[in-house]
Amino acid sequence: MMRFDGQNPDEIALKLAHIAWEAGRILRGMESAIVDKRIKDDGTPTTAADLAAEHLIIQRLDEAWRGVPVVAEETSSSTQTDDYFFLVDPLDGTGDFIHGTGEYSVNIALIHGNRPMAAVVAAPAMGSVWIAGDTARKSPLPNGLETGFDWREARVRPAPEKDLVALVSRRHGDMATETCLSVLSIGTRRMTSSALKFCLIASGEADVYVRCGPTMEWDTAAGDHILTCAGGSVVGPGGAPLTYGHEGRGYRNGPFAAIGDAALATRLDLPVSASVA
Ligand SMILES: Nc1ncnc2c1ncn2[C@@H]1O[C@H](COP(=O)(O)O)[C@@H](OP(=O)(O)O)[C@H]1O
Ligand SMILES: [Mg+2]
Repeated sequence: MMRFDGQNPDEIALKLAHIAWEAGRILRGMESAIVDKRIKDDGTPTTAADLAAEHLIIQRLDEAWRGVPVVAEETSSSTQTDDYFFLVDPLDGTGDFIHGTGEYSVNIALIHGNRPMAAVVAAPAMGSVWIAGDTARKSPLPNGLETGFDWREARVRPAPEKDLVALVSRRHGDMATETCLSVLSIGTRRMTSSALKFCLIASGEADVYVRCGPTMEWDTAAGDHILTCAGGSVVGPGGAPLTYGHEGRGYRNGPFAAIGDAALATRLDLPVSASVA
């Protein structure tokens, strides 16, 4: 099995950015041609664009790191994890892709053990990309790879005393999330789809994202790593970081909070989920 010992996580993340850029080009090209939407067993939609982007990403990952398992949204049931494996969401925010808001992302994370070590989140229609290996960086998405990226460090901001900026899912809200948020002095609620929520906190544009409803590991792993490297954290009930590779529970996450400022963690009280406790 291909190993990553000795490889620089920031260089792995850069390679992931190139792959996400290519997947993004496919998705942009298919934005106006969604003909075959299908609703999956969990009630979320999928399209030919999800499949086309996933196919490309799996191919590119295999060319770069042959033999490393890839757990991807559309084909996760056919893969077994290993010490190293990739978590891939080729199109996170499919609902927004279909509705044309542009708030969708390509998420790829390399997991070692049970935590991410390199990751990319690209938002093709918004023209931005975030990566993290040891450090978190953001760049505009270039028109062509030869133009190059323009990486700047991404850093969280200290939480203001009041008027926090909270990011909430545009399509998947629930009462438990609202209860959790109600103890914080939220000034602005901003509806945002996909893993962009982690990235906006990583860039100091928001403070908190609480999610008690269902999500999958490929929805969170890349954003988790980017936010963590930018100085923030993603924690479950009890304050421990999320862990990845839980094949036995179908790669489902429990409730979590993504925060820029660690001081917010003590004010949050997430419910414990029976299915992932
Ligand atoms: N009932 C459910 N079961 C599992 N995951 C769900 C779900 N409802 C929503 N999600 C997850 O929430 C993601 C969208 O998050 P958001 O609402 O923050 O944009 C979806 O990503 P996909 O669009 O990649 O399927 C999906 O993985
Ligand atoms: Mg997703």
